[in-house]
Amino acid sequence: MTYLLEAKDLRKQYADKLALRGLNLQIEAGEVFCLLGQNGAGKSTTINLFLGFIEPTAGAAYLNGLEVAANSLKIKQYLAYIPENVMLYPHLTGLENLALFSSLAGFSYKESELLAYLDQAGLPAEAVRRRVGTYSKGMRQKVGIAIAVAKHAKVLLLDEPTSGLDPKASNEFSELLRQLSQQGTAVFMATHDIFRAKEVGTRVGIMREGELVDVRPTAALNANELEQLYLTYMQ
Ligand SMILES: Nc1ncnc2c1ncn2[C@@H]1O[C@H](COP(=O)(O)OP(=O)(O)OP(=O)(O)O)[C@@H](O)[C@H]1O
Repeated sequence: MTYLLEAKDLRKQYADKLALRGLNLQIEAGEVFCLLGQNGAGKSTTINLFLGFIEPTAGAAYLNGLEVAANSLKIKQYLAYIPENVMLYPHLTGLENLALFSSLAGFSYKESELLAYLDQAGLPAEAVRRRVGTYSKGMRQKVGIAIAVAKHAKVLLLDEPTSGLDPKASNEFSELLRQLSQQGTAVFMATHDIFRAKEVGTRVGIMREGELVDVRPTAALNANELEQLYLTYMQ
């Protein structure tokens, strides 16, 4: 079986810091895997290895069966990345940003199709033709989701995507992730939000000092139990 995301004994040593200590993980289509862990636990390092932004010290990351380090350009067609602050061109409108990023991914859409993607992602119609420099953080996240959907990304990597969003925007974001996973996208999300992880995740992992110390299906725990489990590991 080809997993959409896989880590095999994945390690990352920075100069004097072992940030990731032999991660083993498989994620299938339709899964939403939420990674919890304190500041410095190694969550962003894991995401950056899956993105090919950094090279592993040992082991390998795979995306749709391709080793990331050896296929750093090819894997880009399969993935979309949503960091805490989605990087868009501030002088272009949301519509223009979507047109640009989807054309870079090899898709050429009619304006009506682009508008439909933005609408599906929940961007208010009044914002579509406004410069992105005037957008709220939540609006930029929505354009990020529209880009992910328009490029038919098989894998969505998210690094604390809901931090700083208001509860309504955060809720809408969770709903979009759920829809994407139902369509077969694999979602990997680093987050500090235990409640959100329980709500949107199918599995949750707890990382401590570069080690994945526990993985559970979220259906097996309620939010309080998950919080207790997390706190137990952080003691
Ligand atoms: N470029 C780097 N050079 C040296 N050390 C680094 C580098 N990047 C990260 N680290 C260290 O590696 C460890 C893991 O960092 P990482 O950013 O992966 O943690 P994180 O779980 O994402 O934290 P946060 O929740 O604060 O985003 C930390 O100790 C961090 O200081």
